[in-house]
Amino acid sequence: MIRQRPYLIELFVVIGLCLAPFVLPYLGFTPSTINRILIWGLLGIGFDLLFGYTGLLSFGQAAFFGTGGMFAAYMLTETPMENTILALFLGAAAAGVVGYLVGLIALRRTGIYFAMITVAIAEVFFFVEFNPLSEYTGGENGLPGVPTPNLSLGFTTIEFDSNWTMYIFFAFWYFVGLAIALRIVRSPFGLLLRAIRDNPLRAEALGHNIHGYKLSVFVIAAIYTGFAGGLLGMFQGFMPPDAFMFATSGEIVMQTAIGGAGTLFGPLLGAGAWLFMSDFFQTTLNLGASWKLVLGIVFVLLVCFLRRGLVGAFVDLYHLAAGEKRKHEPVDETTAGTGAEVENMAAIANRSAEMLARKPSSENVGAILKATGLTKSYGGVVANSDIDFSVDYGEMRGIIGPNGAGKSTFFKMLTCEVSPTSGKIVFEGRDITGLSVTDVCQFGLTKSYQINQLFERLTVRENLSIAALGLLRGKFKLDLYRSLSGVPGLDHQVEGAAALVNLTRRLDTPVSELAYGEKRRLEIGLALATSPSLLLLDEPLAGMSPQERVTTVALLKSIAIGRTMIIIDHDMDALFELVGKVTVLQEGRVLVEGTPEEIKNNPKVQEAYLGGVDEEMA
Ligand SMILES: Nc1ncnc2c1ncn2[C@@H]1O[C@H](COP(=O)(O)OP(=O)(O)OP(=O)(O)O)[C@@H](O)[C@H]1O
Repeated sequence: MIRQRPYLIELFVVIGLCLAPFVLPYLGFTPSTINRILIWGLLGIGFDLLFGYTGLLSFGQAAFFGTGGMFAAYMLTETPMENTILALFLGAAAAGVVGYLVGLIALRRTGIYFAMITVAIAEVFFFVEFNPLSEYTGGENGLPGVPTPNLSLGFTTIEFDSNWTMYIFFAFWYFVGLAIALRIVRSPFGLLLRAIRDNPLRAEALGHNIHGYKLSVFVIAAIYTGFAGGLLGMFQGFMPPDAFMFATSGEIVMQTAIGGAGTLFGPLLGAGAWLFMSDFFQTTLNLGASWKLVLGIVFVLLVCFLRRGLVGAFVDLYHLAAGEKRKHEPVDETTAGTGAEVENMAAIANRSAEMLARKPSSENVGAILKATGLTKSYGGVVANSDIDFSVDYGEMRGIIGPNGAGKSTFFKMLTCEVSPTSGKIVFEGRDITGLSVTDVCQFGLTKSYQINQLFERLTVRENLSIAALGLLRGKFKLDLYRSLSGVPGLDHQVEGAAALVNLTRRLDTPVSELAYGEKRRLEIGLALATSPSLLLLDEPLAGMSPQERVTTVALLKSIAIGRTMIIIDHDMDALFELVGKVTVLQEGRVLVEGTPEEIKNNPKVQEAYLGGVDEEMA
């Protein structure tokens, strides 16, 4: 179970916010700068959820900052509404609606294309604010006369009309925003955001609707940004049109980079550094127009030398001061594969296999998977041609063939990673041809990859949790407020999968610190944690040392009990030891099928494929 000290961070933040007005002025921060830092810090929390946690770099946050700010300002200046808090929420909601619509378009693409679309859309908003909607937004003059924040208690109204009273108002909302964001990042939803950041394709293949999660976090970020826009209008007494400008979007990216992405606090620290330096260069050093040049140079230096931002630097300093070294749990690879270890492992795995199995169905007889006429062409290259293939419940099937025979493409079609050019795939009586890899995983068909597809920045436990959450929560769930430890059955599933692949001792180790053999086992563990009815293993022994192969073959044998599996591997000895039946592919077609003995002795097979390994097979 992932254990956290509840509310410790929140407590430190409250203390920090209470002390800030007494400490920061002595460091040269004006009250106005401190309030601006809080507004940017709040905006930055949403942006960090989007960029730092989900890996979606948006250069279009200005659209939501302006929308939220203008909407709240309009309500307060052009309508009878006097309730500033209600106006803030309405502005945030308007930004959320706009965020949803923009997200629908922008999230159709990834990477640099996503970033470019957000820039373009923000520019459209800028134009719309200045021209067609200038009657409502004030055009280049903005909206003047925005009241300072107030809180109506019925019998009296509290006015936050001075710098320090406004600080109380802003600090309260910053804290609320941070507390909500902390809950989000600790939730299953939050873990899936990090899964998408690290390896979106694997997250999708583990049964998660990653588009739904990306769209949700895009809207959440827009809501935070819109709320912060509303605060800006109240703080300045007018809503400036430059909230919509590209510079706003650029600054939040830079502030987050300076402070440290994926930390939630980074944008606040980044905003502090950025605004303090702006003030310092302009007013104290009187640099005139060249202040931006100096600020730019400082930004480049900070980003180059503090690659994890200010928060990362503070964490490193803390570890240095505490004299701590990272704990590397020694891995005794030499003992892996010894008889006793393998026996012990098999016993644990047998028990865990029972724990992880999907409910046995009364119809678990006959074919679990049937492919007919399966063909895949890439332009002129025919990777698979007219394959008829059937696997029964409880069967352990091997697939062999020389390099380029079409084995991996065949697996990709079965798991619906690629659509067949023609043919049909029926899994457990359901036609799955052309469905998504996510749906197929949800139905109980998944695979482990030839090249590891792990979530490298996360721990083994988090990796297995991502896989198990697809089974336990379905494709999509907006459980922003639930803690990971509150997901029924998660620990059971994760610990069961870890035991199956002998990684129990490594549950809290980051994947980046695992040995290669352990990563291969985790790759299989991810597939197992989804409790598949049919498990495909694409070269599970690839790249392993002889000793690791012995351990992994023993693992695969124990995993196979009560499961249906199809394995591709080039290690004939290991494969023939594991499976009951072998299908041989050649040039994208099925050449022959039979027991390992029949395949070994088949002259066509020997002639066509195994000439080079005859001796090995003899
Ligand atoms: N995305 C693609 N675009 C074009 N050709 C492809 C693509 N994927 C596979 N191929 C071609 O299809 C054929 C079968 O490739 P595939 O990777 O399925 O073979 P394989 O049996 O798994 O090989 P290996 O044992 O080396 O992994 C090869 O000629 C390959 O070049």
